[in-house]
Amino acid sequence: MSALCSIPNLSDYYPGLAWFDFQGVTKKMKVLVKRFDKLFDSMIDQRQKLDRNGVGQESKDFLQVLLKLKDESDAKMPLTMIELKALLMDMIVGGTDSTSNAIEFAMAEIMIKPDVLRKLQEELETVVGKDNIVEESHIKQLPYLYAVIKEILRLHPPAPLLAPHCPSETCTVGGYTVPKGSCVFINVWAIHRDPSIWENPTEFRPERFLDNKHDCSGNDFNYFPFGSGRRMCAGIAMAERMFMYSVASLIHYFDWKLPEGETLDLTEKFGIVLKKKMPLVAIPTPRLSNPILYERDY
Ligand code: HEM
Repeated sequence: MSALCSIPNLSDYYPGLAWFDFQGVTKKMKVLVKRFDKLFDSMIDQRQKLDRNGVGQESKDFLQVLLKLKDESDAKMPLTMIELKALLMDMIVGGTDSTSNAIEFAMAEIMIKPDVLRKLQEELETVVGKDNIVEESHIKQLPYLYAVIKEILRLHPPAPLLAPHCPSETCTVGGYTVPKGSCVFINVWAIHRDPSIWENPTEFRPERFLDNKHDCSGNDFNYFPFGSGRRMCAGIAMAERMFMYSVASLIHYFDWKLPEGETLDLTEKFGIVLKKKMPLVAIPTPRLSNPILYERDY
């Protein structure tokens, strides 16, 4: 879905040709949307069945909350099934590729910096312990991991041009007139590597974030991997947690090495979502003291 979204589509540049759908983008998108719709229908059906049987009432998941909102909605605050499904689609499109690519870049950068890996494992051993699994509650106590995550989002922002924006009024930015209705891309990738802002900008150095001078709140126009303003990432709280939790778990549970004779290539492939050009292949070796810990369902 995100690959299709990022294809430069002739129909966008020449709307008169949209009817022909020369590249077949609209056709492919319609097929995908139908597949997702079916998937959502079955998820919603399953959830409603469980709710009717009173299963899982003690803790509410996101879908349960949305279904409740829909049932309670009225003319003033309507939430239709189509809007509910659109929210689920937003979460999938916005939240899957972005996070998984960030994790892949994080693992690749960490694997080529043994001192970073060692510091992360030391922090995790102190906070979590080698005979213990990573819990969400540990996340706030891992400042070095947080700095690593921020440095990954600086060097390899998963949405390097943010999302396309469109001014509702003509405005002037930095002396340039931006006409109403134009399509504006913000090159956050370049801002994050601007040598007038960052010392040795291409160097992976998590320490630069240890003083907490830069955060991801969107108020700092030198560093905003989640965008800024009212259309900034809607999933930032979840994204930060998921990203940190996943990297913490991978690093704490395993040592990592490359397959024999392989070298690590960090080349990026540009698109709406930034990806690694060559997928990372890495071999894990368990490192926790108790093998039983690997048999748990996570
Ligand atoms: C590392 C992970 C993530 C990064 C770096 C990221 C980054 C971004 C960026 C840059 C934007 C566009 C903001 C703008 O143009 O100003 C965005 C939008 C969005 N993101 Fe994320 N995102 C991540 C994960 C997630 C997750 C996990 C979710 C949901 C579960 C999510 C949901 C959304 C949604 C719904 C929007 C559209 C917001 C709107 O248009 O109002 N994102 N994200």
